[in-house]
Amino acid sequence: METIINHFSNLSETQIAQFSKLEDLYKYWNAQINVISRKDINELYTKHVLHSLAIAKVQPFKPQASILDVGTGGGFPGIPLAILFPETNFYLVDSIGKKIKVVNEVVKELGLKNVKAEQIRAENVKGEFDFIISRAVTKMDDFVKWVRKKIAKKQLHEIKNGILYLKGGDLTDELANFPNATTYNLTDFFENDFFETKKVVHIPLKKR
Ligand SMILES: C[S@@+](CC[C@H](N)C(=O)[O-])C[C@H]1O[C@@H](n2cnc3c(N)ncnc32)[C@H](O)[C@@H]1O
Repeated sequence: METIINHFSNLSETQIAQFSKLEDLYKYWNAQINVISRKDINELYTKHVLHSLAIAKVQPFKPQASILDVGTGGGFPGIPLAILFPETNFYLVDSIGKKIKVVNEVVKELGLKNVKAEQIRAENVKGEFDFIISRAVTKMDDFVKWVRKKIAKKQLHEIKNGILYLKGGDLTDELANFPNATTYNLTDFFENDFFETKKVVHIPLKKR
């Protein structure tokens, strides 16, 4: 929890309380429905919460923006970002209903009013979003096919509307078809060894 406060100044008391509650909530729910690898649960704040918040270091979201988290699982990266940006609208989707149940329970316990979570496949999501965020769901070629028609035309942010994807390792092959992709190394933001190979990939997409 300390690590979150150190990297994100100006958190309100409500936000600090919400971030602090995550550990107990995920320990409780993960014992019933597996949404986080059991070996990672003790490092929730680094490996899941701070990792999710790396997206905010690349692009802080505007209050009126709408963000789609595809394959959110237990709520990553969507829930930590929804706490950080309480006036931005987040739509968290996953194809597995019991994962969405965990997300809805956590959202209810935290009192988050800016999150809607639903069991639906990414390909079937309707609507338009400023950014599509994700972590550990599928290869970029497939991901882009799922989401490319869901990008809002109006530009609210400094970087162009599109995908912000948390990826690890060597991305040369995976991003070969996306010459306009920008990768941001997470070691530029966070000093922990865990982030050594981790990146945020931004792919701008235009509505067609
Ligand atoms: C490895 S988990 C990652 C979960 C979460 N993003 C995280 O990083 O903790 C991948 C998730 O993507 C979901 N998923 C896979 N294909 C999907 C699709 N077509 N539409 C929606 N969700 C999908 C799976 O159900 C699973 O929960």
